[in-house]
Amino acid sequence: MHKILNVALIAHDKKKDTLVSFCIAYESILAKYGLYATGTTGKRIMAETNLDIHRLASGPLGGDQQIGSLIVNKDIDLVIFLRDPLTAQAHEPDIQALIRLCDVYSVPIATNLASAEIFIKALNDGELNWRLD
Ligand SMILES: O=C(CO)COP(=O)(O)O
Repeated sequence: MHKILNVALIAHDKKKDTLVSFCIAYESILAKYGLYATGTTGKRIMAETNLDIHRLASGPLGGDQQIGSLIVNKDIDLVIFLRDPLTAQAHEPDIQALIRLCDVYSVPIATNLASAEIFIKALNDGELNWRLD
């Protein structure tokens, strides 16, 4: 299908600092994978790391749906989506649709830092390499 695993990185505004810190901490691991992000998240990560990111539209402008489309095409192998559970989002239906597609296609999705740390270690240990066939 594809030669490297692809990771989607997304964070709501109040979680962007956390995701940037995560990307700095795990930069050497993340650098080995194809990276996709919603617009503002990708801009922040690229400004604060040396990671190369395929940036999509901003979440509220359809970026979550673009990630969803990549999932349907089997081009995303892991989603790290640090959601803000305490702030209403105008594009909540898009967020739910993205999470639903992860379930439809069995794509692992971490929605908080604790699970993101476990998943990135699993990725680095080759636990997701079965997705490469
Ligand atoms: O809103 C988002 C995800 O639902 C993230 O979008 P941005 O990365 O453009 O802020």
